[in-house]
Amino acid sequence: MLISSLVARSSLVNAPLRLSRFFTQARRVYKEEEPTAPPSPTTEQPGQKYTHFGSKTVLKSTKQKLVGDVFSSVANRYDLMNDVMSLGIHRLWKEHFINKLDAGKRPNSTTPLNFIDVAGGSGDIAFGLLDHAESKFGDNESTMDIVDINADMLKEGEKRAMEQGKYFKDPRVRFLVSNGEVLEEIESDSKDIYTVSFGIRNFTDIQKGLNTAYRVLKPGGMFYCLEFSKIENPLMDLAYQQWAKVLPVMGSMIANDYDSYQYLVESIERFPDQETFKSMIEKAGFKSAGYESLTFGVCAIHWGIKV
Ligand SMILES: COc1cc(O)cc(C/C=C(\C)CC/C=C(\C)CC/C=C(\C)CC/C=C(\C)CC/C=C(\C)CCC=C(C)C)c1O
Ligand SMILES: C[S@@+](CC[C@H](N)C(=O)[O-])C[C@H]1O[C@@H](n2cnc3c(N)ncnc32)[C@H](O)[C@@H]1O
Repeated sequence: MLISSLVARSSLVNAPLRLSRFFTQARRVYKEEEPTAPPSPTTEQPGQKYTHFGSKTVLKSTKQKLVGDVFSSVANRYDLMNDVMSLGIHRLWKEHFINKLDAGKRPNSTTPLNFIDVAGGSGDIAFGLLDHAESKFGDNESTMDIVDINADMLKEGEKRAMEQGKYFKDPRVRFLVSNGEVLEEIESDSKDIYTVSFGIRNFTDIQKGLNTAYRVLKPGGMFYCLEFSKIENPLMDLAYQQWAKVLPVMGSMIANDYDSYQYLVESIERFPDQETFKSMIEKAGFKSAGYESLTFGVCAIHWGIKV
């Protein structure tokens, strides 16, 4: 009922143009199915020339630019679109992620923590982690590196810090434009907590990103990832698939950007399932890897420890 009424409502606005564009786009995407299936994150070999960009096969060397264009395009409507697409549920996922990690310098400790939030863009997770550390443990000393490959997304994060009057030009908080697959500015064995939220799915080489996460963490450091995953229940998956069809139409109507949200849906489809991603985390060297599925598996929290 909810989804059909949503679709009905969406067709009330500029119906002829919008919907014909929707079906044209749908045909275009499927018509342009690539001749050969792009490698999956677990089958990709070093030196492989091609990779996937959503459901398309592209030269590996072009994916970073294509992803960069997507996030430069969505940056200024990022928060609004997240609330619309998930009906606000993304906030619950992030709150649960932060509470489950429960990180912060404990009152009886003299050593602040070093956090890094990779693909941190809007600052959602980074600011939430610092707020949690302060409100629960009175920790106002731990440091945070917010790293993102896209300067436009980081600008949204800095804008939020300035507007909220917290963490802007704060010596504890750095905003760094850097590639999460390399993190060349980040010393090895230097971070206590590495988080990545709805970001690693967009990396050109996910395994390389996991290996880099392992490198920058101290022994005993925690890897925590919030990412879309696989819905286990077939009925729920069916309902999700209907909902997912509406997302690019929302992107077109609200952000005038159909393609970026078509990429979002396709990139979710392409991302490994819970067990496969857990095995990739273990392949990077992490121990005690595990996961928790959220909202029937729409997304999942994965973790691992560097011992
Ligand atoms: C280009 O890449 C992106 C662009 C962007 O602007 C944002 C992101 C990151 C995206 C998010 C943080 C949230 C995106 C939201 C979705 C993909 C939709 C998630 C879907 C749901 C929460 C509902 C799923 C529906 C079902 C499982 C069917 C069962 C019904 C329910 C669970 C009841 C609730 C129903 C609804 C909420 C419809 C980005 O990467
Ligand atoms: C959907 S946003 C997630 C933002 C934030 N973490 C959140 O949870 O809302 C995905 C982010 O990943 C960033 N990203 C994509 N590829 C990246 C890479 N290779 N290195 C660092 N950031 C990357 C994008 O620029 C974008 O800001």
